Amino acid sequence: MQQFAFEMRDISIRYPHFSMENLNLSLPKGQVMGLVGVNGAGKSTTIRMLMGLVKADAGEVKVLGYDLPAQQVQAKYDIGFASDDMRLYKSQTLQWHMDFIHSVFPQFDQAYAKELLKRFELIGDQKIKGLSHGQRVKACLLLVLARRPKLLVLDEPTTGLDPVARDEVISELADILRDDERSVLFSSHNTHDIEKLSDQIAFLDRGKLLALEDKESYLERWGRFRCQLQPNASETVAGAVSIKRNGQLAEVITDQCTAEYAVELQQAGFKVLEQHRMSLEEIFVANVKRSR
Ligand SMILES: Nc1ncnc2c1ncn2[C@@H]1O[C@H](COP(=O)(O)OP(=O)(O)OP(=O)(O)O)[C@@H](O)[C@H]1O
Repeated sequence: MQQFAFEMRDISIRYPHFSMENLNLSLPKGQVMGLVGVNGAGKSTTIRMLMGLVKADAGEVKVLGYDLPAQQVQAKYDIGFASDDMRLYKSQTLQWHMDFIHSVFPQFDQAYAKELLKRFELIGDQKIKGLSHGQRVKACLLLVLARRPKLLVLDEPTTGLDPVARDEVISELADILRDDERSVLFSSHNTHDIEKLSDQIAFLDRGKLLALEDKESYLERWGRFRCQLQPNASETVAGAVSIKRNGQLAEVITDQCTAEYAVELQQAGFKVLEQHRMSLEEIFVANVKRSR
């Protein structure tokens, strides 16, 4: 049985001012992957290749067992794609869109769509032009989710939402995704959203994959230590991603945090005063700084 929702093998793509070389990225079925990266890191390019919208210069893309872009028509029946530039017919109602999508995708689940209407506090009879930006994002998500796609691809779905609307969308998604068996790829530069929703983290920077890992173990292996420098303190410590010195104090960030790491610091002349776990946002910044 095929175990991946998608597989990208040795992907290369070149634009005049951007290149991605030998990218390998795959998502086991049933998992939620958060794709993180700064502006221009290559997130949308990666997603466009997965959707068959852009062809890689080299490498292989398989989505739900189909070769992309050659078999994109078959693949798209089982892929739900939502991005912030998705267009709806402004003069039609949300219910019209639900009926239209049902006519194209017979598996569109009307009962589930009605449930989502309630959860997202939307009104089916309302015309799209009367919806706020946040309501439009929710409407797009509803239309995609009710198709019950095997793979859901969300490209920055919360862009442009105010913090309250974003929290509502993310909380709903967290519930919905937990309920279901579907595989999800979710891109964002908002690390809080990624931290909340993902099982796996994929970090892209300048077309390179800096990390691809289970979220929990990824968060666990990063740590920040506030230390007092001893007279014998060495210049460097094994496993340190960065060391910031300020007089007799130092802040050490590591991506190899284990129970023994504090002892290693101690032996290197760094007396540990405090140890902190890092948020994905802090890790994101430290990781990008290190790679540059
Ligand atoms: N069709 C294209 N022609 C030329 N360059 C392109 C094209 N598409 C993307 N690029 C370049 O590839 C790089 C990656 O763009 P991409 O949209 O994938 O980044 P992103 O991580 O999604 O960024 P953002 O967070 O800003 O949306 C950028 O430098 C962009 O200018």
